[in-house]
Amino acid sequence: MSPTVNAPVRDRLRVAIQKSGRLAEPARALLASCGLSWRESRDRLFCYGESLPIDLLLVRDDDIPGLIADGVCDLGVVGRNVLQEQGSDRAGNGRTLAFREWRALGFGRCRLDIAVPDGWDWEGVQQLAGKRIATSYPALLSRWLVEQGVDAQVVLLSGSVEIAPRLGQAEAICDLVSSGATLAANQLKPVTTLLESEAVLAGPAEELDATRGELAELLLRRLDGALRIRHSKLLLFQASRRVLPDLLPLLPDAEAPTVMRLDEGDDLALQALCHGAVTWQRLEELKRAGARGLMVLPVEGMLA
Ligand SMILES: Nc1ncnc2c1ncn2[C@@H]1O[C@H](COP(=O)(O)OP(=O)(O)OP(=O)(O)O)[C@@H](O)[C@H]1O
Ligand SMILES: O=P(O)(O)OC[C@H]1O[C@H](OP(=O)(O)OP(=O)(O)O)[C@H](O)[C@@H]1O
Ligand SMILES: [Mg+2]
Repeated sequence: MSPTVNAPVRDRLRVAIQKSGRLAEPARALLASCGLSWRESRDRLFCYGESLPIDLLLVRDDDIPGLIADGVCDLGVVGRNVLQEQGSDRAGNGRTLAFREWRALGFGRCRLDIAVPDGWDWEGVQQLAGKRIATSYPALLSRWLVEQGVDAQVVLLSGSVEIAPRLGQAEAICDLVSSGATLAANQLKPVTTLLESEAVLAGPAEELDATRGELAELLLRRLDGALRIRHSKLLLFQASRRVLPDLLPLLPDAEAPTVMRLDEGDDLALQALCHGAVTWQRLEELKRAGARGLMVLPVEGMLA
């Protein structure tokens, strides 16, 4: 990492998140679930950490990798698409990779796809040779074209990329796709994927200094716990020992259950941490297989 020249040494950790947009609320909610709370500045650009010395900087998502590279902030929540685009761009310009993905966060999922007009009979990437491809991700697209051995022209647009073929600016596009509704509305179809994206926690490629490193470690431990239990439920039930072979296959997403003997007989009390959805249907199947007194509890926290 190349710290800003003459930047004062900070003993608080600074995390950049999107000020407004798709990742803003989920990023804040995830950090809050790690026990962080803040006092917001009047201009709503900075949040001072109250429960821990971990502050938030509220910015445009495109600025986050650069802020980490410059040492203005330590960590950031940003789409993998943005992080990798800026990483590829820096690599292409011979600059060091000052930031990297620390954790995948499981929200803001989308793909960076090539899409072509509905009318095309798609036969493979060679069909893009000699064509113009509109995108806001020139570095990722250029790198991919080289990897594929396809010679095509990259047309840089900062937004509304899907409309480019209709305006005659390009024959194909390379843009983010989630539901596919925007492509469909523009008579385009996705044909291949360059990148599977989601929100990630980005950090410097090199280690932080001791104080901020310890804070980052603490945050990561809490984050890992929060991510692990996000969709988890604790399942409590009773069953006779002899039906366990029928019950356990119904809990493939559960960690090894804790088993307690209820009396001298065969009756057991079990608790299992399930990482998948515990639906009514699943509870009914467990009941049919011999489980009794089924109870599903939310998991508020977990520290491995
Ligand atoms: N349709 C989508 N579905 C899911 N995630 C998406 C979708 N479109 C974008 N994303 C993800 O959300 C991130 C932020 O998207 P958003 O549209 O809020 O960005 P933006 O307009 O560039 O915001 P900013 O004003 O901060 O620059 C994207 O970089 C991407 O990782
Ligand atoms: O596959 P879909 O579910 O239709 O989502 C894809 C669209 O979502 C994003 O745009 P967004 O809605 O954020 O608008 P913007 O590009 O103008 O910010 C992206 O740039 C695509 O245009
Ligand atoms: Mg942006």
